[in-house]
Amino acid sequence: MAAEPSTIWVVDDDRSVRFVLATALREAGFDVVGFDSARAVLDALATRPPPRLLFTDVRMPGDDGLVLLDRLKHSHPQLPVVVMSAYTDVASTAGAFRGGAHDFLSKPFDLDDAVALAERVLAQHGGGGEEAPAPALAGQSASDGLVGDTPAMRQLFRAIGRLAQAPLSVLVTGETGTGKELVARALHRESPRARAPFVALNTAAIPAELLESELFGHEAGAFTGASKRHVGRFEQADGGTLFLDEIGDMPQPLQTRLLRVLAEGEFFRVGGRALIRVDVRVVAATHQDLEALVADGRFRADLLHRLDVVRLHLPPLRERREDVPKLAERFLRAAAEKFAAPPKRFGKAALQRLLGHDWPGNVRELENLCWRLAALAPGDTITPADLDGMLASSRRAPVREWDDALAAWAGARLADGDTGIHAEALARFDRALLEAALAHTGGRRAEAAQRLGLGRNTLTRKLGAGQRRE
Ligand SMILES: Nc1ncnc2c1ncn2[C@@H]1O[C@H](COP(=O)(O)OP(=O)(O)OP(=O)(O)O)[C@@H](O)[C@H]1O
Repeated sequence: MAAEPSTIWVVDDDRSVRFVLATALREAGFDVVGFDSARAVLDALATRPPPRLLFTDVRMPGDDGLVLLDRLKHSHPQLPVVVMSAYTDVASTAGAFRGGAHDFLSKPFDLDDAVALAERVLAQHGGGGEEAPAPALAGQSASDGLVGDTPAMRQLFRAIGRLAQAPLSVLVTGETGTGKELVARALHRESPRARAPFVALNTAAIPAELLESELFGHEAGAFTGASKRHVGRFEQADGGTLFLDEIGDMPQPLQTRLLRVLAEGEFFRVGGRALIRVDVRVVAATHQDLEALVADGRFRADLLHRLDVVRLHLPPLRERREDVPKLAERFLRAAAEKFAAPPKRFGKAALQRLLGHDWPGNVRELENLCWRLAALAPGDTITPADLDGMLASSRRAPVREWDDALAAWAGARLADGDTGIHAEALARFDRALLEAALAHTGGRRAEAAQRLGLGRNTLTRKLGAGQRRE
């Protein structure tokens, strides 16, 4: 094959990013040229052949990277462009993909990932055609969008940005309250269907006997009580997106019907004779393990395959605790706007409590808490005392107040006539702390000591004492 190296252009006003990316790409055998602005790229294109791949930053003085992307899509539609940005919200990623970006790289990125991406793109683009950009959408706002800065959320936003353009079915998974509906709304809002309706139906919230007519509608007189024609959610969502929440709760006969409708794109209303044809993108969501339901014979495998063309998973909030402060701030601000009051803020100690909480109800639990605090906390700064009794207990066994348990134990032993229980209580106290710390650190003693605020020798001595006693 051609020995000639591939030319890649890297556009970024930040010299250090330009330098490290260009160096990594050169080390991988690519011929790389750096530019510090969109203008410099357009000037260069007037006098020399285009590269085979271009990486561009978004925020740059002069024309930004998305304007450059737009120009390039007109002048060089075949040229793959990778957009790099530290702003990885859905609006930015979707904006890039809508503009025709080949891919989106979240800053800071791993250099190996960037090189692997370049290799992949150049392997795919032996000169193949680029997809036409989807029509731009006007008036989109990211203000109601998803908050998240953790790698998992950034990856998710990138996937939403990309998927919004494709008419594929998407299955959104994640525990309750993780934001599955918000993801479905973002997929709709950023898609070419944005001007058509987004219709949501919670399968678990509708009695099974009404679900069919809720989905597909019914004609007047179709069943007792059906006095008027009812247009179902599928028809309401024509041209747009139908969000089917809690899909795992759908009764079996309806699963069969849904599968047929998804395959054929047409159906009859209940009691109707006219075939109704709709163009609907289905986004389904579940907090259940659908594979397990399939294995149990409670969910159709073929329906799962049809819904699960692409899967987006929302991690529980306890696995992305770093997002808690930003989410909390957003919710407190929203509450303050609603109450037309100045926003409250979390004090450091209260925030620490939030960061340590397990959030069994995920983002919804945090949102509800913030609304309650906005209404009830007396001061402008929220303190740990304001949180007392407000945090739902986690899914693990609830922790009883240990000093109550200790007092009960001491009372019982004293009642039994035991003496000298102080030393025994201290030893058990130590053992409980040490075991918890060692379990937490996976057996690493130095870290366990540091976490407990003990010297390493003290920990070793206490462990030795505990073992001697056994
Ligand atoms: N990343 C996020 N950024 C901002 N708000 C969020 C985020 N995730 C969830 N929320 C908010 O939390 C609440 C719960 O989200 P949503 O209803 O989308 O969760 P869900 O996973 O669909 O829940 P369920 O499984 O119970 O239906 C909503 O009010 C939503 O606006």
